[in-house]
Amino acid sequence: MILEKYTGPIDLKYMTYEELEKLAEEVRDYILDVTAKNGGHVAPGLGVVELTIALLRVFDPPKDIIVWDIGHQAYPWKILTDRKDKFPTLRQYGGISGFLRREESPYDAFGAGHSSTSISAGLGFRVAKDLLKRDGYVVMVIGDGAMTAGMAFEALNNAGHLRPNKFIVILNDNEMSISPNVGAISTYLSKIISGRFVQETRQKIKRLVQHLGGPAERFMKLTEEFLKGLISPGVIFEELGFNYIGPINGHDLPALESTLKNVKEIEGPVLLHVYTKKGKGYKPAEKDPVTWHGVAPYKRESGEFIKKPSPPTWTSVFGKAIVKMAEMDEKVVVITPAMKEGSGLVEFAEKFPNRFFDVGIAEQHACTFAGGLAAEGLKPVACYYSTFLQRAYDQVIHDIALQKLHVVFAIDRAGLVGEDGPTHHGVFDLSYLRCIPNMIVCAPKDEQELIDLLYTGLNQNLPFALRYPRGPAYGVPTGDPKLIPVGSWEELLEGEDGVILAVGYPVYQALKAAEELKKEGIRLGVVNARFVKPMDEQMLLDLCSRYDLFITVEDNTVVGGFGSGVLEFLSNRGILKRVITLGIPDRFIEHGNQNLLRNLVGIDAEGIARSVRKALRRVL
Ligand SMILES: Cc1ncc(C[n+]2csc(CCOP(=O)(O)OP(=O)(O)O)c2C)c(N)n1
Ligand SMILES: CC(=O)[C@@H](O)[C@H](O)COP(=O)(O)O
Ligand SMILES: [Mg+2]
Repeated sequence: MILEKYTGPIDLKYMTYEELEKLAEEVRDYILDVTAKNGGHVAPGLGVVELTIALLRVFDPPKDIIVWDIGHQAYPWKILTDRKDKFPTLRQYGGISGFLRREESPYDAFGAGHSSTSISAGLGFRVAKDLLKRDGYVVMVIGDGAMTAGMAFEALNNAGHLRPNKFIVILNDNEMSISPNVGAISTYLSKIISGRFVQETRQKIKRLVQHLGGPAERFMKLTEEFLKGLISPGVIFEELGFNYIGPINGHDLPALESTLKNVKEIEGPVLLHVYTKKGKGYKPAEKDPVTWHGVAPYKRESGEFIKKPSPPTWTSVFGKAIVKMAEMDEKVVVITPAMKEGSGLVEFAEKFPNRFFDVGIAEQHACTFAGGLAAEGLKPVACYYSTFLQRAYDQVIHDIALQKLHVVFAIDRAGLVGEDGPTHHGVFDLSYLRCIPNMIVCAPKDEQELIDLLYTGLNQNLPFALRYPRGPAYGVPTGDPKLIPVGSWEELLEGEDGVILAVGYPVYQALKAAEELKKEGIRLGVVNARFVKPMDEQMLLDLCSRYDLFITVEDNTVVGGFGSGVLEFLSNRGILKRVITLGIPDRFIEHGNQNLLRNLVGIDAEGIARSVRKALRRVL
């Protein structure tokens, strides 16, 4: 065993290729052993084991900067740099992150989790190194999916203009985003890999020469071979000012290594196109890289998933509901920025291929595209993860809300998502959406209300944001959709000592807390404050006549969130009440089990009860 021998960074430089091949196998084994227990991103890392080894042999990090895009493929990097021993703690509370973090290791040059940031960050490193007269290369590894985002092209555009030396972008092309990659650029890259690009271009030249005829044909015939030689498969990158090299096989270690060594000597920015297989070395992942992109714990030998009985997820309830809504209303169309599976849209895409748009990792475009669809009279449902909607903030304001366009934002993964951690927690949306004029912002307490709110959103005419969490819902029975009056709250329980105003996931937790506290003689009211904007002002005024203690609960930051909205309302009317705002504190929350994190920040039943006892000075 080669891995076993090492405690710190592994010195790969003096190993033979035979040893390196053995090491690659061990790294794959180790990734599978750990992810089988912890879950995580499996297929992306398995695809870049040889690339990681080659980078570590040819470059000298941390002096040379290696920036991995997203970081979900960086497990081999973690193992082979300095986290081999900590790797079993992957994605667990207190353990190492599933993405890249500067505070975790000097080898993680730049933190990531969201896509397409590597070239911009790398260019920053390059310019800073040059100005500070520091030596070293800057290498960025970006996937073909991440390369579909505008941000990557903004960076290429800038780099092509600055033309830095010792600046190498490695395009790790496995023809997959999470789903099979989409879009014209992806088609172009596939043509390069398959050799079709050069063939087709040569055919075009041939046809042109034949078409010209006469002396022109004779002249062109003379230059035909010369022209063919000029065609670089990576012409798009060449035109952007990069030296294009490739495509090369990213699993052929000697070839990778010698190419990287040569590339080091090239003047100006380089784009090295490497093709790899997502899931390489593990049959189930090679066969189904979509499922194995990121997984829950599984049985290592068979690749079967370890399923615990639990209610359907919020995502799957949404997925079924959106199909139903589309059957009822032919104007309903759906947009996803590269999150078809995660957003529960597989069935919709199959049933309504002409009304389904996977636009690639392009959150900004997705939003404005939805705006155009709405302006012409369709009913777009723009499906985002809460954390990725952050990318499209200006578009939500400028393109949708300002123009009062009827776009429904279906915002999944709101609240604490769990093991993906701070890059992925969706804990800002209530704050950043609540402050936008014309927006309706709501969250369902359970799956039936999710269906009802979606239906309501589609049957009104303002921008409508509906957010719901990751993971299993509450398991309540579901039926036909009903309209819910916009801005209406629901009083679920009457009390005497105070009232809990809860939004979304915490509503049932508040009910549970109230039940617990009742046993201790504390009688609390509970309100389902499903609309964060507009709030049910009438009900709030009525509650003010009955209660002195208000406890707001949300799975959003307490800064500027629902609780702040309640405080603003009371303060603006000169109403003096005691208000305790529970939610995500003003700091980034680590990765870890979702329910553990909810408990730690105090938004589950136990946490709510704890805060109420404290407020009523009955700390047990
Ligand atoms: C801004 C943003 N949008 C969406 C995602 C979700 N996401 C994570 S990985 C991924 C696919 C990336 O594909 P690629 O870059 O080709 O990497 P691969 O997994 O194929 O190695 C997506 C869409 C994200 N992390 N960031
Ligand atoms: C890397 C990335 O951004 C996605 O793969 C994300 O981790 C998916 O999260 P879910 O597991 O919640 O779909
Ligand atoms: Mg890819």
